[in-house]
Amino acid sequence: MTIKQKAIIWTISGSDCSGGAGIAADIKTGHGLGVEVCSLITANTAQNSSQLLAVNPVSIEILQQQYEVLIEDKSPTVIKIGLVANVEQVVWLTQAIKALKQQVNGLIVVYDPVGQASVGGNFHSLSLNELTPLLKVVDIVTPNLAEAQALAQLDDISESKQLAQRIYQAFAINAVIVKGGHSEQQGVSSDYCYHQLNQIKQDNQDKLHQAISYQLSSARIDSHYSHGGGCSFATALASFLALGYLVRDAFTLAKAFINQGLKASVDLSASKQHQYYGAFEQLGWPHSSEDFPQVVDDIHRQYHDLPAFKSLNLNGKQLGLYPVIDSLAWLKRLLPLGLEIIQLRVKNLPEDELEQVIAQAVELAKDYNTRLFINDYWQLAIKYGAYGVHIGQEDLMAADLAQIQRAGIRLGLSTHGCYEFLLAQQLQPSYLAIGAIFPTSTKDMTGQIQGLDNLAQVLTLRPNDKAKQIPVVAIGGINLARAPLVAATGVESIAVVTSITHADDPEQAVAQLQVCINKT
Ligand SMILES: Cc1ncc(COP(=O)(O)OP(=O)(O)O)c(N)n1
Ligand SMILES: Cc1ncsc1CCOP(=O)(O)O
Ligand SMILES: [Mg+2]
Repeated sequence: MTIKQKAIIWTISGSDCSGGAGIAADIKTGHGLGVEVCSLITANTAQNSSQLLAVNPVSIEILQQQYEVLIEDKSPTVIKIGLVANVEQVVWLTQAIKALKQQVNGLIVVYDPVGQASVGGNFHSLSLNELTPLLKVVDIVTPNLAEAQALAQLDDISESKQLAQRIYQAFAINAVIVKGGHSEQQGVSSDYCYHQLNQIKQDNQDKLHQAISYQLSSARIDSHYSHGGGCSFATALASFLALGYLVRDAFTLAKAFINQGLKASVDLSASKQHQYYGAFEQLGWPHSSEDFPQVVDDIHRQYHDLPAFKSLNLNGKQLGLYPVIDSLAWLKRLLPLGLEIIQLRVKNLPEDELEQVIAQAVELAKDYNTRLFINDYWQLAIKYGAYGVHIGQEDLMAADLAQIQRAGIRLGLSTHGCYEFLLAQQLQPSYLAIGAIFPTSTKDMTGQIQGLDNLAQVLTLRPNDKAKQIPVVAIGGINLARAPLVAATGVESIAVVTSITHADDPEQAVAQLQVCINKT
């Protein structure tokens, strides 16, 4: 087996002699997720299942030594901070992070503000005032409910959303994730993320500032083997960020990682006495769809009782090649080629012309067995009785999915990563698209390139029962050379624009791409 160059994370945290939490958890988590973990130890704690006996902070001199040797040759992509033992450490750490941010482009700092031990006792006696300088230089915090109440100074509030927003306002932290493991909600563990997005769009160079929130919910899993679960969550988040995932996807994967570990220990846990506190079970990358949470989102709340959209009725056939074209001329050229599906994706046409084009396209497709999807224009797709409509994430909130469903036309949804895939899957569309798999010149997909590994991973988020799986289409930068690699992931269809429209011989390109995707 060959080992690839790994992303490096630093964990700055305490050692737990009982092996469940702190540095021990962080190294196991990072290792299992494929990142290299360097550790700067802040304190040597003496603890076991029933007590936290002592927290022995290391000196600033020792912290500085660890920092200096590591910065020389193991510069971090992401830093995870756990136990900070005293004011001197807060001051040192705040300076160190400021310096590192000057040195390391794009450095992300995740802070898990561990305060109290689950077995009782405090890890430090720092006041919020004393912690504030550190809070102001980190990018993501991951408090549990009690820690969030302390950071927000709202002891009587138990609503994660309110707490997260207050923490964001007080410290301008880019993302606040309030973990729900200790929440009072019956049988449910619900985690909430408030995220301030600061994106630069390639096309207009404008900075986009937007506050968004993500909520994930799972059935509560009770286990004696949860020691270090909080540390492991924050380190899993840091690891997924270091691997290049967006906050929403790193959050989703970290939650699945925790569910997977807790679930694995439930049977063993049943045989344990009340006070036993075992190390959280570290099982690496979360693979089973059953460990992934449900996405709780306005769109899901709005449509939770909407029936599934009509199926593509493939009757055992493969969806195969999915050309995405922008004119009637292309449609006329491709319809006779016996394709299962084609999309009309027209941008920037005046309204009256657009309506004409869609009406004619639907009419043309009637003479063939090809499923014609209209991109974006769902009202016109309904009006002219198209086979289906394809809707992107940006247009999802504005589209009336209930009306599309009542009209009996099919729905295809775009997704970019596991969070959006889970959300879209909950809406039970006729197919799910995932992209961009590779860089593409057709559309600005900055920060949304999925790669083959992510495509393969997202395919595992479907139910195990094949009969219940919604077909998936891969899109973005797929050409003849890459198509076999995409097909090897088991995806049902590949959607392409330029590989056909810029081909010297488009009919031949269609035939060759069809062979690639239908071979599997
Ligand atoms: C099959 C397929 N997948 C994804 C897309 C992208 O749709 P969307 O996100 O709506 O972006 P635009 O195509 O409107 O730019 C697609 N069209 N088809
Ligand atoms: C519309 C769209 N959505 C995601 S990638 C993409 C463009 C696909 O075009 P191409 O096949 O030329 O890369
Ligand atoms: Mg669209």
